[in-house]
Amino acid sequence: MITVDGLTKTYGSFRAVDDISFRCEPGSVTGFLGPNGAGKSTTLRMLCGLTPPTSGTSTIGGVPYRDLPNPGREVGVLLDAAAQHAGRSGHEALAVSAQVLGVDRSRVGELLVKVGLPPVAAKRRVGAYSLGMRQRLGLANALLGDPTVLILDEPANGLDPEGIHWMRGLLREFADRGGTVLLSSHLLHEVEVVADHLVVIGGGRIVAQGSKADLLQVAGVRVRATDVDVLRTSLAAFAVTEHPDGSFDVDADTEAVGRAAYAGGAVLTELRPVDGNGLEEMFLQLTAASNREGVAA
Ligand SMILES: Nc1ncnc2c1ncn2[C@@H]1O[C@H](COP(=O)(O)OP(=O)(O)OP(=O)(O)O)[C@@H](O)[C@H]1O
Repeated sequence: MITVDGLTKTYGSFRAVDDISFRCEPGSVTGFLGPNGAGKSTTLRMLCGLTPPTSGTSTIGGVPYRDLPNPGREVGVLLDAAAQHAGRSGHEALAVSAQVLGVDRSRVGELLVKVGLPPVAAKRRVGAYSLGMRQRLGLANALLGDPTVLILDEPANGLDPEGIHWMRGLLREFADRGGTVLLSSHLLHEVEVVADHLVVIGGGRIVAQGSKADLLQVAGVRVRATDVDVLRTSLAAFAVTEHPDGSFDVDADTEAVGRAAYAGGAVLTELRPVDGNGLEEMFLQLTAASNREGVAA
């Protein structure tokens, strides 16, 4: 479990993170979404004790990160895949981490294979790795201490589509075994597939949060018929919004609308759930205002 309560970070008069609160539950993946500069990395850095908050608190399993006796055993962190020792091989880098964490070295080879860095790749110097390979090594590093919590900042950066698919599977499996995952992204589609919960941040403030199902809730039914008047009469019992193109949005499910149209003798040419706003539209709408404020500031 991750808890964030009233976390705030100011740089001079600039509020990079402004009074944000959310929770990440065991057994779930939380997507932390926001446009560039929204405050995601700053929040994750505060969570991991790397940036002191101006105010507010955050805990992992009820304990502030800095007070965890052996943090790597409880929480796997990947904040910047590029920041790895370029001179060591992937295997050496992970072996050093294993030693620091007090983890059996046998896990090193095992994990390298698990993240898609088999021996040939693991023997190469990290300096020669692509960003995608560094992300894979960073994930292995995060998983090394067999933690119950993962905090990952833009882990899909640099991964190819196969790599992104693989990573989603890995995070899903981790959460399905009871783990807690918090991952940030500025790309909606990256987290939309894997996340159970979403926290959307814009201009340092949370602009939306909740279960993905709630945030994607369908907004009714779009219906159209050959005769607008017959359709209007058929739908008299429902709350209806009429559009100039002759279509209607109805606050009901498709079956109820289909039955009412049938009973009223309307010949339907269209009957479908309204797209909700689509997470993408929601994301754009919710962050646009904060972006504009940011530009104006
Ligand atoms: N040390 C710092 N000093 C001053 N401003 C900072 C500092 N660190 C971050 N900021 C500012 O805080 C804001 C939030 O930055 P942050 O890196 O948290 O955003 P982000 O959501 O992670 O963005 P991105 O997706 O681009 O990484 C930005 O405007 C950034 O310029």
